[in-house]
Amino acid sequence: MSTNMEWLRLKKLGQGTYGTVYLAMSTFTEELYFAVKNANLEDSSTLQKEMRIFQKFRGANEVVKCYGCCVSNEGGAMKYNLLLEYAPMGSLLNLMRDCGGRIPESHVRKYTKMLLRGLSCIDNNGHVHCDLKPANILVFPREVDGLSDVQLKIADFGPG
Ligand SMILES: Nc1ncnc2c1ncn2[C@@H]1O[C@H](COP(=O)(O)OP(=O)(O)OP(=O)(O)O)[C@@H](O)[C@H]1O
Repeated sequence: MSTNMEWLRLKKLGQGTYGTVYLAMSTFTEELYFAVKNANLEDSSTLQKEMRIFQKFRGANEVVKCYGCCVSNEGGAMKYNLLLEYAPMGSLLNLMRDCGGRIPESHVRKYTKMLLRGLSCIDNNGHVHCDLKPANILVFPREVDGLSDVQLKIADFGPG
């Protein structure tokens, strides 16, 4: 699958083993911001595999959304781009650090349920996440009954 969309890279969010992640702004989708995992096309087999895995979990609320992929020409260098839902609150690791490693028990219960739902969806689709850790669980803001809350989503499906 490939997606043709106009987008602008804004800043680097981080560096993984298989690609560099950037914040990007879309002029095409209703989601204004998204994350782009970018690698040289010739070194992108892991990202391409990750894209195929993400497709299996479309619609799952506890897995980071993938909007598609595209190839771009950056000054003559062909790049593969995996387009992902942007997590403005970072990862669960950030959240744990922010509260000094002491997440209230009621939150732990809620987060555990979310992660188990995500893992169940992954399992039901015949896949195993081989690198589940706080840094690979992204945090999204949401509202529940008018109160601010968070939604955890599982990310990073390469190369397992
Ligand atoms: N959708 C996203 N929204 C916001 N930040 C993201 C998103 N995806 C990845 N990042 C951030 O980008 C950085 C690199 O992520 P990536 O998943 O490529 O690698 P990693 O998990 O850090 O390392 P590795 O893939 O080597 O295990 C991390 O800091 C991660 O939190």
